Amino acid sequence: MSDDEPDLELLALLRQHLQGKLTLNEEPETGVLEGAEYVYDNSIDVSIDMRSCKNAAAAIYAQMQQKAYSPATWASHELHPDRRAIGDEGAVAFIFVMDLLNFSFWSERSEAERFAVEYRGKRWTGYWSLVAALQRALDEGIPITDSHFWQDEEECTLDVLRHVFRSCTNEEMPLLAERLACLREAGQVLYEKYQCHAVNLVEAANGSAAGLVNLLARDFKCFRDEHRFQGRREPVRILKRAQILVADLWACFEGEDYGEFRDIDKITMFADYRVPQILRTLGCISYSPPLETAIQRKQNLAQGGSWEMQLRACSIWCVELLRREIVKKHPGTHINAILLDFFLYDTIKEMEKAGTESVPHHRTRSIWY
Ligand SMILES: Nc1nc2c(c(CN[C@H]3C=C[C@H](O)[C@@H]3O)cn2[C@@H]2O[C@H](COP(=O)(O)O)[C@@H](O)[C@H]2O)c(=O)[nH]1
Repeated sequence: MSDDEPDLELLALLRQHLQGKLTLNEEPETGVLEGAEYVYDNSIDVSIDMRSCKNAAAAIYAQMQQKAYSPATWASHELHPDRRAIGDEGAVAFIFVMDLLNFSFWSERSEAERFAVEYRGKRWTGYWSLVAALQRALDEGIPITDSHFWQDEEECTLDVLRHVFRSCTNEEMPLLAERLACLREAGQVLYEKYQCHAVNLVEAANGSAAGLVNLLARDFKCFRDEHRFQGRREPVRILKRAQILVADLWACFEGEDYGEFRDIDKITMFADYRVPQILRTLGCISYSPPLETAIQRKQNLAQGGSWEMQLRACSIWCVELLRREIVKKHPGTHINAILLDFFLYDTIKEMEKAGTESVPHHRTRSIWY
């Protein structure tokens, strides 16, 4: 084509753009909500009760207002890193390794015998055992947030990791070998693509939360929490740890600096084993009799199986419906799926502490949550 001939293809693209049919710099989407709705529409073992959701939304909103729930609530937890103390890069590195390993703390043992970490004079279990062990390692001069360390097969051995996550009971931290594999893989990817530092990964997302979730899922197998569901051609994306990593950055930095994301509201609830439990407790979701029985009997649900996928995806969709109900009643609220999720998680943990849990959480041993 000579210089003075018009580029018809480009003209067609520009015309589409001017007609609003084409946005040239497509904003990224994670596809999580779309997949969650698809699973919900095809679920027979998990259902959502709209009346309970409306009632729960009102009660949750009132309590979140009363507790002044905000991103700042995150830093108020005594074990979470304070970016003013360890610096912005240090906080990003801490959150990256924390959410790289943020999975599967539940135990079959009694409260007294379950895996627990002693730190700052307290006994920490569940998610908090992870955070406590990471803080303790840093206090002991173990560079647990440094990707060079994760790759060093002499220094970072399974025995060293066993020491980092040592328990004050006889039960070892679950999936220790899998956690080491996650560290090795993440160290390798950060070395190959992000000059060994997680801050470069965050900056590569150019301020997009969905973009950062997609980078994590694309570059790190151990963040690629997506699974087949029935006959659907493309896998259903849950991306729980990728999304909670973005949410923890946003909360820790209170929406600024490394926590500034223009599309943070695209992040959904994090499909773990705790929020489905509180949603079931509130009557927002309910199970088919066989699934209800399996959960009540604390039977293991197969990872990636239909029951587990329905549970995780319908919980995501249920929290989205709660969020829409709250936004409808209170336009302009700052409440998004992240703050709703944090509140729901903290609520079920308060119930656990008070011994008032009325239904068990489901049991799936998995590196995804
Ligand atoms: N959906 C959702 N899942 C969450 C969290 C958190 C902690 N987030 C902190 C940050 C802000 C909040 O205010 C929390 O203080 C951990 N988990 C997941 O739960 C499981 C651990 O359970 P348990 O063994 O009982 O501690 C495990 O899969 C873990 O990945 C959350 O917030 N949302």
